[in-house]
Amino acid sequence: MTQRLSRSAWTGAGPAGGIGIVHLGLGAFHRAHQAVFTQEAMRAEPGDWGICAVSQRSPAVRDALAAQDCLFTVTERDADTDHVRVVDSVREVLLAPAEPDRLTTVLASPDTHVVTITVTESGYRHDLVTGHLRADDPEVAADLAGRPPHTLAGQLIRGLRTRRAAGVAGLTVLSCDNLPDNGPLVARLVLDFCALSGESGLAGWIAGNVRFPSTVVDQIVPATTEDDIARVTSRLGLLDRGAVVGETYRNWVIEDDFAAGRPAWDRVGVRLVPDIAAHQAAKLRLVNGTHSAFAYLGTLAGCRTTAEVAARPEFVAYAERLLRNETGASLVRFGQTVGDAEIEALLHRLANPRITHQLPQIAADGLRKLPQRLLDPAAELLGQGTAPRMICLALAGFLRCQGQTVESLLGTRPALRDFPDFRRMIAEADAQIARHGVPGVMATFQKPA
Ligand SMILES: NC(=O)c1ccc[n+]([C@@H]2O[C@H](COP(=O)([O-])OP(=O)(O)OC[C@H]3O[C@@H](n4cnc5c(N)ncnc54)[C@H](O)[C@@H]3O)[C@@H](O)[C@H]2O)c1
Ligand SMILES: O=P(O)(O)OC[C@@H](O)[C@@H](O)[C@H](O)[C@H](O)CO
Repeated sequence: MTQRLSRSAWTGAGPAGGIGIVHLGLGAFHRAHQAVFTQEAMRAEPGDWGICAVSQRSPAVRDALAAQDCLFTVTERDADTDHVRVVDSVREVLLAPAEPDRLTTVLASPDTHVVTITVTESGYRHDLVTGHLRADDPEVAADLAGRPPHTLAGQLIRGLRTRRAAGVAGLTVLSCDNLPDNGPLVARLVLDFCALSGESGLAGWIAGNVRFPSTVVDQIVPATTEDDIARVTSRLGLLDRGAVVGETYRNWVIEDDFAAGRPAWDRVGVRLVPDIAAHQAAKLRLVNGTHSAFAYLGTLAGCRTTAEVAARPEFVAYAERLLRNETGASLVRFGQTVGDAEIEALLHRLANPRITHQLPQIAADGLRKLPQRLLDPAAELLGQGTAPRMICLALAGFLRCQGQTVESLLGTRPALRDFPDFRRMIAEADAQIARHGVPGVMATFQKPA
Protein backbone atom coordinates (compact mmCIF):
# COMPACT_ATOMS: atom_id res chain seq x y z
CA MET A 1 0.00 0.00 0.00
CA THR A 2 1.30 3.47 -0.86
CA GLN A 3 2.44 5.50 2.14
CA ARG A 4 0.38 8.58 2.96
CA LEU A 5 1.74 12.12 2.51
CA SER A 6 2.78 13.47 5.95
CA ARG A 7 5.51 15.50 7.57
CA SER A 8 7.52 12.35 8.33
CA ALA A 9 7.14 11.02 4.78
CA TRP A 10 7.77 14.37 3.08
CA THR A 11 10.86 16.09 4.40
CA GLY A 12 10.57 19.21 2.23
CA ALA A 13 7.89 20.88 4.40
CA GLY A 14 8.71 24.16 6.13
CA PRO A 15 8.66 24.50 9.94
CA ALA A 16 5.20 24.12 11.48
CA GLY A 17 5.01 27.70 12.87
CA GLY A 18 2.08 29.52 14.46
CA ILE A 19 -1.37 30.31 13.12
CA GLY A 20 -2.20 33.85 11.97
CA ILE A 21 -5.05 33.18 9.53
CA VAL A 22 -8.41 31.43 9.88
CA HIS A 23 -9.96 30.24 6.62
CA LEU A 24 -13.68 29.46 6.47
CA GLY A 25 -14.66 27.05 3.66
CA LEU A 26 -11.94 24.45 3.10
CA GLY A 27 -12.72 23.68 -0.54
CA ALA A 28 -10.51 23.08 -3.55
CA PHE A 29 -10.10 26.74 -4.37
CA HIS A 30 -8.64 27.81 -1.02
CA ARG A 31 -6.05 25.06 -1.19
CA ALA A 32 -4.90 25.96 -4.71
CA HIS A 33 -5.02 29.73 -4.31
CA GLN A 34 -4.79 31.47 -0.92
CA ALA A 35 -2.86 28.60 0.69
CA VAL A 36 -0.25 28.73 -2.09
CA PHE A 37 0.10 32.53 -2.02
CA THR A 38 0.46 32.33 1.77
CA GLN A 39 3.11 29.62 1.57
CA GLU A 40 5.06 31.71 -0.95
CA ALA A 41 4.67 34.80 1.25
CA MET A 42 6.04 32.95 4.27
CA ARG A 43 8.99 31.76 2.18
CA ALA A 44 9.62 35.38 1.09
CA GLU A 45 9.20 36.79 4.59
CA PRO A 46 8.96 34.27 7.43
CA GLY A 47 6.21 34.83 9.98
CA ASP A 48 3.48 33.10 11.93
CA TRP A 49 0.95 33.11 9.10
CA GLY A 50 -0.05 29.48 9.23
CA ILE A 51 -3.69 28.79 8.37
CA CYS A 52 -6.35 27.17 10.51
CA ALA A 53 -8.66 25.92 7.75
CA VAL A 54 -12.26 25.18 8.57
CA SER A 55 -14.54 22.74 6.74
CA GLN A 56 -18.05 24.09 6.96
CA ARG A 57 -20.13 21.00 6.37
CA SER A 58 -18.52 17.77 5.26
CA PRO A 59 -15.76 16.03 7.24
CA ALA A 60 -14.14 14.63 4.07
CA VAL A 61 -11.45 17.27 3.47
CA ARG A 62 -10.82 17.77 7.19
CA ASP A 63 -10.28 14.02 7.58
CA ALA A 64 -8.06 13.80 4.49
CA LEU A 65 -5.80 16.65 5.62
CA ALA A 66 -5.78 15.65 9.30
CA ALA A 67 -4.35 12.27 8.25
CA GLN A 68 -1.54 14.07 6.37
CA ASP A 69 -0.37 16.60 9.02
CA CYS A 70 -2.34 19.15 6.92
CA LEU A 71 0.01 18.73 3.94
CA PHE A 72 -1.45 18.45 0.44
CA THR A 73 -0.34 18.89 -3.14
CA VAL A 74 -1.36 21.49 -5.67
CA THR A 75 -0.87 20.53 -9.30
CA GLU A 76 -0.63 23.51 -11.63
CA ARG A 77 -1.58 22.08 -15.00
CA ASP A 78 -1.13 23.64 -18.41
CA ALA A 79 -1.84 22.04 -21.78
CA ASP A 80 1.38 19.97 -21.69
CA THR A 81 2.82 19.69 -18.21
CA ASP A 82 2.03 19.32 -14.53
CA HIS A 83 3.93 21.27 -11.90
CA VAL A 84 3.36 19.69 -8.49
CA ARG A 85 4.13 21.34 -5.17
CA VAL A 86 3.51 20.25 -1.60
CA VAL A 87 1.74 22.97 0.37
CA ASP A 88 2.50 23.36 4.09
CA SER A 89 0.80 26.65 4.97
CA VAL A 90 -2.27 24.96 6.47
CA ARG A 91 -1.38 24.10 10.06
CA GLU A 92 -4.70 23.00 11.56
CA VAL A 93 -7.98 21.70 10.14
CA LEU A 94 -11.37 21.89 11.85
CA LEU A 95 -14.90 20.78 11.09
CA ALA A 96 -17.02 23.75 12.17
CA PRO A 97 -20.19 21.92 13.25
CA ALA A 98 -18.15 19.45 15.34
CA GLU A 99 -15.72 21.92 16.91
CA PRO A 100 -17.53 25.26 17.33
CA ASP A 101 -15.65 26.22 20.49
CA ARG A 102 -12.24 25.65 18.92
CA LEU A 103 -13.35 27.79 15.97
CA THR A 104 -14.38 30.62 18.31
CA THR A 105 -11.12 30.33 20.24
CA VAL A 106 -8.96 30.61 17.14
CA LEU A 107 -11.07 33.50 15.72
CA ALA A 108 -10.63 35.33 19.03
CA SER A 109 -6.91 34.57 19.41
CA PRO A 110 -4.62 37.62 19.54
CA ASP A 111 -2.37 35.76 17.06
CA THR A 112 -5.12 35.67 14.42
CA HIS A 113 -5.02 38.80 12.25
CA VAL A 114 -6.79 37.71 9.07
CA VAL A 115 -9.92 35.65 8.29
CA THR A 116 -10.32 34.50 4.69
CA ILE A 117 -13.55 33.05 3.29
CA THR A 118 -14.63 30.80 0.37
CA VAL A 119 -18.07 29.44 1.21
CA THR A 120 -19.63 29.82 -2.30
CA GLU A 121 -22.33 32.31 -3.25
CA SER A 122 -24.98 30.49 -1.24
CA GLY A 123 -22.96 30.48 1.98
CA TYR A 124 -23.61 34.15 2.72
CA ARG A 125 -27.37 33.72 3.24
CA HIS A 126 -28.12 37.20 1.97
CA ASP A 127 -31.09 38.59 0.11
CA LEU A 128 -30.11 38.91 -3.55
CA VAL A 129 -31.84 42.28 -3.99
CA THR A 130 -31.14 44.09 -0.71
CA GLY A 131 -27.82 42.41 0.08
CA HIS A 132 -28.91 42.08 3.71
CA LEU A 133 -28.83 38.99 5.94
CA ARG A 134 -31.94 36.85 5.49
CA ALA A 135 -33.39 36.77 8.98
CA ASP A 136 -36.02 34.31 7.67
CA ASP A 137 -33.32 31.77 6.75
CA PRO A 138 -33.81 28.88 9.22
CA GLU A 139 -30.06 28.49 9.77
CA VAL A 140 -29.64 32.21 10.50
CA ALA A 141 -32.65 32.10 12.83
CA ALA A 142 -31.19 29.10 14.66
CA ASP A 143 -27.85 30.88 15.09
CA LEU A 144 -29.65 33.98 16.38
CA ALA A 145 -31.48 31.78 18.88
CA GLY A 146 -28.11 30.99 20.40
CA ARG A 147 -26.98 27.53 19.22
CA PRO A 148 -23.27 27.08 18.35
CA PRO A 149 -23.33 28.84 14.98
CA HIS A 150 -23.45 27.14 11.59
CA THR A 151 -23.68 30.23 9.38
CA LEU A 152 -20.87 32.50 8.25
CA ALA A 153 -22.29 35.57 10.02
CA GLY A 154 -22.99 33.57 13.18
CA GLN A 155 -19.48 32.12 13.28
CA LEU A 156 -17.83 35.49 12.71
CA ILE A 157 -19.99 37.19 15.34
CA ARG A 158 -19.27 34.54 17.98
CA GLY A 159 -15.53 34.93 17.35
CA LEU A 160 -15.64 38.73 17.31
CA ARG A 161 -17.84 38.88 20.42
CA THR A 162 -15.29 36.75 22.29
CA ARG A 163 -12.43 38.80 20.88
CA ARG A 164 -13.92 42.06 22.06
CA ALA A 165 -14.75 40.66 25.52
CA ALA A 166 -11.12 39.55 25.90
CA GLY A 167 -9.82 42.99 24.92
CA VAL A 168 -8.11 41.64 21.79
CA ALA A 169 -7.57 44.05 18.87
CA GLY A 170 -9.57 43.82 15.64
CA LEU A 171 -8.67 41.92 12.50
CA THR A 172 -9.25 41.80 8.74
CA VAL A 173 -11.97 39.72 7.07
CA LEU A 174 -11.34 38.87 3.39
CA SER A 175 -14.10 37.28 1.34
CA CYS A 176 -12.55 35.41 -1.59
CA ASP A 177 -15.83 34.39 -3.19
CA ASN A 178 -16.92 35.47 -6.67
CA LEU A 179 -19.29 38.16 -5.43
CA PRO A 180 -19.32 41.88 -6.18
CA ASP A 181 -18.32 44.15 -3.27
CA ASN A 182 -17.59 41.03 -1.27
CA GLY A 183 -15.98 43.02 1.57
CA PRO A 184 -18.94 45.36 2.23
CA LEU A 185 -21.25 42.36 1.83
CA VAL A 186 -19.66 40.51 4.75
CA ALA A 187 -19.52 43.72 6.81
CA ARG A 188 -23.26 44.24 6.23
CA LEU A 189 -24.09 40.65 7.19
CA VAL A 190 -22.24 40.77 10.51
CA LEU A 191 -23.73 44.16 11.37
CA ASP A 192 -27.20 42.83 10.44
CA PHE A 193 -26.58 39.90 12.77
CA CYS A 194 -25.70 42.34 15.58
CA ALA A 195 -28.85 44.37 14.90
CA LEU A 196 -31.00 41.23 15.01
CA SER A 197 -29.33 39.98 18.20
CA GLY A 198 -29.55 43.42 19.83
CA GLU A 199 -25.78 43.81 20.18
CA SER A 200 -25.28 47.46 19.30
CA GLY A 201 -22.11 47.72 21.39
CA LEU A 202 -20.52 44.87 19.43
CA ALA A 203 -21.64 46.48 16.16
CA GLY A 204 -19.87 49.71 17.14
CA TRP A 205 -16.71 47.79 18.07
CA ILE A 206 -16.75 45.94 14.74
CA ALA A 207 -17.23 49.17 12.80
CA GLY A 208 -14.22 50.68 14.57
CA ASN A 209 -11.88 47.69 14.70
CA VAL A 210 -12.57 45.20 11.93
CA ARG A 211 -11.77 45.84 8.27
CA PHE A 212 -13.53 44.14 5.36
CA PRO A 213 -11.54 44.86 2.17
CA SER A 214 -12.97 43.54 -1.08
CA THR A 215 -10.94 41.05 -3.10
CA VAL A 216 -10.82 39.65 -6.62
CA VAL A 217 -9.63 36.08 -7.04
CA ASP A 218 -8.95 34.26 -10.27
CA GLN A 219 -7.74 30.72 -10.96
CA ILE A 220 -9.70 27.86 -12.45
CA VAL A 221 -9.71 25.01 -9.93
CA PRO A 222 -12.19 22.25 -10.76
CA ALA A 223 -13.31 19.62 -8.28
CA THR A 224 -10.57 17.00 -7.80
CA THR A 225 -11.13 13.63 -9.47
CA GLU A 226 -9.88 10.15 -8.52
CA ASP A 227 -7.74 10.31 -11.66
CA ASP A 228 -6.08 13.51 -10.33
CA ILE A 229 -5.29 11.73 -7.05
CA ALA A 230 -3.91 8.67 -8.86
CA ARG A 231 -1.64 10.84 -11.03
CA VAL A 232 -0.17 12.84 -8.18
CA THR A 233 0.26 9.70 -6.07
CA SER A 234 2.26 8.02 -8.77
CA ARG A 235 4.37 11.14 -9.30
CA LEU A 236 5.05 11.77 -5.59
CA GLY A 237 5.22 8.15 -4.48
CA LEU A 238 2.89 9.16 -1.61
CA LEU A 239 -0.90 9.01 -1.43
CA ASP A 240 -2.48 12.46 -1.22
CA ARG A 241 -6.23 12.45 -0.57
CA GLY A 242 -6.23 16.25 -0.21
CA ALA A 243 -4.83 16.92 -3.69
CA VAL A 244 -6.12 19.77 -5.84
CA VAL A 245 -5.48 20.64 -9.48
CA GLY A 246 -5.74 24.07 -11.07
CA GLU A 247 -4.60 26.05 -14.05
CA THR A 248 -1.18 27.74 -13.95
CA TYR A 249 -2.75 31.21 -14.06
CA ARG A 250 -3.31 32.63 -10.55
CA ASN A 251 -4.38 36.15 -9.63
CA TRP A 252 -5.38 37.91 -6.40
CA VAL A 253 -6.19 41.59 -6.02
CA ILE A 254 -7.02 42.99 -2.57
CA GLU A 255 -8.26 46.40 -1.54
CA ASP A 256 -5.47 47.75 0.65
CA ASP A 257 -7.36 48.26 3.89
CA PHE A 258 -6.04 45.97 6.62
CA ALA A 259 -6.76 46.31 10.35
CA ALA A 260 -3.42 44.86 11.39
CA GLY A 261 -0.70 42.65 9.97
CA ARG A 262 -0.85 40.34 6.97
CA PRO A 263 1.51 37.93 5.21
CA ALA A 264 3.89 39.46 2.67
CA TRP A 265 1.43 38.66 -0.12
CA ASP A 266 2.52 41.77 -2.00
CA ARG A 267 5.99 40.21 -2.40
CA VAL A 268 4.61 37.18 -4.23
CA GLY A 269 2.38 38.75 -6.86
CA VAL A 270 -0.75 39.74 -4.94
CA ARG A 271 -1.79 43.26 -5.92
CA LEU A 272 -2.90 45.60 -3.15
CA VAL A 273 -4.92 48.43 -4.68
CA PRO A 274 -6.79 51.48 -3.38
CA ASP A 275 -9.93 50.80 -5.41
CA ILE A 276 -11.02 47.39 -6.60
CA ALA A 277 -14.25 48.15 -8.49
CA ALA A 278 -12.80 47.94 -12.01
CA HIS A 279 -10.83 44.74 -11.26
CA GLN A 280 -13.91 43.13 -9.77
CA ALA A 281 -16.27 44.01 -12.62
CA ALA A 282 -13.71 42.86 -15.21
CA LYS A 283 -13.16 39.49 -13.55
CA LEU A 284 -16.81 38.70 -12.83
CA ARG A 285 -18.06 39.80 -16.25
CA LEU A 286 -15.28 38.50 -18.49
CA VAL A 287 -14.11 35.28 -16.83
CA ASN A 288 -17.19 34.22 -14.88
CA GLY A 289 -19.66 35.66 -17.42
CA THR A 290 -18.08 33.61 -20.21
CA HIS A 291 -17.94 30.56 -17.95
CA SER A 292 -21.66 30.82 -17.23
CA ALA A 293 -22.54 31.34 -20.91
CA PHE A 294 -20.48 28.26 -21.82
CA ALA A 295 -22.02 26.26 -18.97
CA TYR A 296 -25.62 26.74 -20.15
CA LEU A 297 -25.21 26.87 -23.91
CA GLY A 298 -22.53 24.17 -23.86
CA THR A 299 -24.72 21.83 -21.84
CA LEU A 300 -27.56 22.31 -24.32
CA ALA A 301 -25.10 21.46 -27.12
CA GLY A 302 -24.13 18.19 -25.41
CA CYS A 303 -20.75 19.25 -23.96
CA ARG A 304 -19.57 18.22 -20.50
CA THR A 305 -16.60 20.52 -19.80
CA THR A 306 -15.53 24.09 -20.58
CA ALA A 307 -12.65 22.72 -22.65
CA GLU A 308 -15.08 20.80 -24.88
CA VAL A 309 -17.07 24.00 -25.43
CA ALA A 310 -13.97 26.11 -26.07
CA ALA A 311 -12.72 23.57 -28.62
CA ARG A 312 -15.71 24.31 -30.89
CA PRO A 313 -14.97 27.21 -33.26
CA GLU A 314 -18.60 28.38 -33.32
CA PHE A 315 -18.59 28.78 -29.53
CA VAL A 316 -15.30 30.67 -29.73
CA ALA A 317 -16.84 33.01 -32.30
CA TYR A 318 -19.85 33.51 -30.02
CA ALA A 319 -17.63 34.20 -27.00
CA GLU A 320 -15.57 36.72 -28.97
CA ARG A 321 -18.75 38.69 -29.68
CA LEU A 322 -19.95 38.35 -26.10
CA LEU A 323 -16.61 39.57 -24.75
CA ARG A 324 -15.89 42.30 -27.29
CA ASN A 325 -19.32 43.83 -27.81
CA GLU A 326 -21.11 43.18 -24.57
CA THR A 327 -19.38 42.14 -21.32
CA GLY A 328 -16.13 43.81 -22.40
CA ALA A 329 -17.87 46.89 -23.80
CA SER A 330 -19.77 47.31 -20.51
CA LEU A 331 -16.45 47.94 -18.74
CA VAL A 332 -16.21 51.40 -20.30
CA ARG A 333 -18.04 52.60 -17.20
CA PHE A 334 -14.93 51.54 -15.25
CA GLY A 335 -12.57 53.20 -17.71
CA GLN A 336 -11.53 49.86 -19.24
CA THR A 337 -11.43 48.46 -22.74
CA VAL A 338 -10.92 44.83 -23.66
CA GLY A 339 -8.59 44.09 -26.55
CA ASP A 340 -8.18 41.09 -28.83
CA ALA A 341 -5.12 39.85 -26.94
CA GLU A 342 -7.05 39.73 -23.66
CA ILE A 343 -9.95 37.89 -25.29
CA GLU A 344 -7.58 35.40 -26.87
CA ALA A 345 -5.77 34.82 -23.57
CA LEU A 346 -9.02 34.19 -21.73
CA LEU A 347 -10.35 31.76 -24.33
CA HIS A 348 -6.98 29.99 -24.26
CA ARG A 349 -7.41 29.47 -20.50
CA LEU A 350 -10.89 28.05 -20.93
CA ALA A 351 -9.70 25.72 -23.71
CA ASN A 352 -7.03 23.95 -21.61
CA PRO A 353 -7.87 20.32 -22.52
CA ARG A 354 -6.22 18.97 -19.36
CA ILE A 355 -8.44 20.97 -17.00
CA THR A 356 -11.72 19.09 -16.73
CA HIS A 357 -14.00 21.78 -15.39
CA GLN A 358 -17.43 20.17 -15.40
CA LEU A 359 -20.19 22.42 -16.72
CA PRO A 360 -22.70 21.45 -13.98
CA GLN A 361 -20.33 22.87 -11.31
CA ILE A 362 -20.33 26.25 -13.06
CA ALA A 363 -24.03 26.11 -13.98
CA ALA A 364 -25.20 25.43 -10.42
CA ASP A 365 -26.93 28.18 -8.47
CA GLY A 366 -27.35 30.44 -11.51
CA LEU A 367 -29.71 32.88 -9.84
CA ARG A 368 -26.92 33.76 -7.40
CA LYS A 369 -24.23 34.02 -10.08
CA LEU A 370 -25.84 35.61 -13.14
CA PRO A 371 -26.73 39.04 -11.70
CA GLN A 372 -23.10 40.14 -11.36
CA ARG A 373 -21.82 38.13 -14.32
CA LEU A 374 -24.36 38.92 -17.05
CA LEU A 375 -27.33 40.97 -15.77
CA ASP A 376 -25.33 44.00 -14.61
CA PRO A 377 -23.55 44.38 -17.97
CA ALA A 378 -26.89 43.84 -19.74
CA ALA A 379 -28.50 46.63 -17.71
CA GLU A 380 -25.67 49.02 -18.49
CA LEU A 381 -25.75 48.23 -22.22
CA LEU A 382 -29.53 48.63 -22.33
CA GLY A 383 -29.15 51.99 -20.57
CA GLN A 384 -26.88 53.11 -23.42
CA GLY A 385 -29.31 51.83 -26.06
CA THR A 386 -27.24 48.75 -26.97
CA ALA A 387 -28.96 45.37 -27.36
CA PRO A 388 -27.17 42.65 -25.31
CA ARG A 389 -28.06 39.82 -27.70
CA MET A 390 -25.21 37.44 -26.81
CA ILE A 391 -26.02 37.83 -23.12
CA CYS A 392 -29.69 37.10 -23.90
CA LEU A 393 -28.70 33.85 -25.60
CA ALA A 394 -26.80 32.78 -22.48
CA LEU A 395 -29.77 33.75 -20.30
CA ALA A 396 -32.17 31.81 -22.53
CA GLY A 397 -29.80 28.84 -22.15
CA PHE A 398 -29.89 29.27 -18.37
CA LEU A 399 -33.71 29.33 -18.31
CA ARG A 400 -33.86 26.14 -20.37
CA CYS A 401 -31.12 24.30 -18.46
CA GLN A 402 -32.30 25.17 -14.99
CA GLY A 403 -36.06 25.30 -15.59
CA GLN A 404 -36.21 28.88 -14.30
CA THR A 405 -38.56 31.69 -15.30
CA VAL A 406 -37.67 35.12 -16.66
CA GLU A 407 -39.57 36.53 -13.69
CA SER A 408 -37.26 34.86 -11.16
CA LEU A 409 -34.23 36.03 -13.11
CA LEU A 410 -35.42 39.65 -13.31
CA GLY A 411 -36.39 39.45 -9.64
CA THR A 412 -32.67 39.44 -8.83
CA ARG A 413 -32.16 42.80 -10.60
CA PRO A 414 -35.60 44.50 -10.55
CA ALA A 415 -34.30 47.58 -12.45
CA LEU A 416 -34.18 45.38 -15.56
CA ARG A 417 -37.99 45.29 -15.53
CA ASP A 418 -37.80 48.89 -16.79
CA PHE A 419 -36.53 47.56 -20.14
CA PRO A 420 -39.42 45.69 -21.81
CA ASP A 421 -37.14 45.08 -24.81
CA PHE A 422 -34.94 42.92 -22.60
CA ARG A 423 -37.72 40.40 -21.99
CA ARG A 424 -38.44 40.40 -25.72
CA MET A 425 -34.78 39.76 -26.58
CA ILE A 426 -34.60 36.82 -24.15
CA ALA A 427 -37.82 35.42 -25.65
CA GLU A 428 -36.36 35.82 -29.17
CA ALA A 429 -33.17 34.06 -28.11
CA ASP A 430 -35.23 31.25 -26.64
CA ALA A 431 -37.24 30.97 -29.87
CA GLN A 432 -34.00 30.79 -31.88
CA ILE A 433 -32.76 27.95 -29.66
CA ALA A 434 -36.12 26.17 -29.99
CA ARG A 435 -36.02 26.48 -33.78
CA HIS A 436 -32.36 25.73 -34.57
CA GLY A 437 -30.93 24.14 -31.42
CA VAL A 438 -27.89 25.67 -29.72
CA PRO A 439 -25.39 24.25 -32.29
CA GLY A 440 -27.49 25.78 -35.09
CA VAL A 441 -27.61 29.19 -33.40
CA MET A 442 -23.90 29.10 -32.64
CA ALA A 443 -23.08 28.22 -36.25
CA THR A 444 -24.39 31.63 -37.31
CA PHE A 445 -21.51 33.32 -35.46
CA GLN A 446 -18.77 31.36 -37.16
CA LYS A 447 -16.67 33.30 -39.64
CA PRO A 448 -16.82 31.87 -43.19
CA ALA A 449 -13.83 29.61 -43.87
N1 LIG B 1 -12.93 26.74 -7.91
C1 LIG B 1 -12.65 27.84 -8.60
O1 LIG B 1 -12.24 27.77 -9.77
C2 LIG B 1 -12.83 29.19 -7.96
C3 LIG B 1 -12.17 30.30 -8.54
C4 LIG B 1 -12.39 31.56 -8.01
C5 LIG B 1 -13.20 31.71 -6.90
N2 LIG B 1 -13.78 30.63 -6.35
C6 LIG B 1 -14.66 30.87 -5.19
O2 LIG B 1 -14.50 29.86 -4.22
C7 LIG B 1 -15.75 29.23 -3.96
C8 LIG B 1 -15.53 27.81 -3.54
O3 LIG B 1 -14.97 27.10 -4.62
P1 LIG B 1 -14.32 25.68 -4.36
O4 LIG B 1 -13.75 25.23 -5.64
O5 LIG B 1 -13.45 25.72 -3.17
O6 LIG B 1 -15.62 24.81 -4.04
P2 LIG B 1 -15.69 23.48 -3.14
O7 LIG B 1 -16.99 22.86 -3.49
O8 LIG B 1 -14.46 22.69 -3.26
O9 LIG B 1 -15.77 24.04 -1.65
C9 LIG B 1 -16.82 24.85 -1.24
C10 LIG B 1 -16.65 25.16 0.24
O10 LIG B 1 -17.73 26.02 0.61
C11 LIG B 1 -18.49 25.40 1.65
N3 LIG B 1 -19.90 25.68 1.41
C12 LIG B 1 -20.62 25.37 0.31
N4 LIG B 1 -21.88 25.79 0.47
C13 LIG B 1 -21.93 26.36 1.70
C14 LIG B 1 -22.97 26.96 2.46
N5 LIG B 1 -24.20 27.06 1.98
N6 LIG B 1 -22.67 27.45 3.69
C15 LIG B 1 -21.42 27.36 4.16
N7 LIG B 1 -20.41 26.79 3.50
C16 LIG B 1 -20.67 26.29 2.29
C17 LIG B 1 -18.19 23.92 1.57
O11 LIG B 1 -18.39 23.32 2.82
C18 LIG B 1 -16.74 23.93 1.12
O12 LIG B 1 -15.88 24.10 2.23
C19 LIG B 1 -16.55 29.45 -5.23
O13 LIG B 1 -17.93 29.39 -5.02
C20 LIG B 1 -16.10 30.82 -5.66
O14 LIG B 1 -16.84 31.82 -5.00
C21 LIG B 1 -13.62 29.37 -6.85
O1 LIG C 1 -17.02 28.70 -8.36
P1 LIG C 1 -18.25 29.44 -8.80
O2 LIG C 1 -19.42 28.63 -8.53
O3 LIG C 1 -18.36 30.83 -8.27
O4 LIG C 1 -18.17 29.60 -10.38
C1 LIG C 1 -17.67 28.58 -11.18
C2 LIG C 1 -16.51 29.08 -12.05
O5 LIG C 1 -16.96 30.00 -13.01
C3 LIG C 1 -15.46 29.74 -11.20
O6 LIG C 1 -15.18 28.97 -10.09
C4 LIG C 1 -14.18 30.02 -12.00
O7 LIG C 1 -13.47 28.84 -12.19
C5 LIG C 1 -13.31 30.99 -11.28
O8 LIG C 1 -14.01 32.08 -10.81
C6 LIG C 1 -12.12 31.40 -12.10
O9 LIG C 1 -11.39 32.31 -11.36
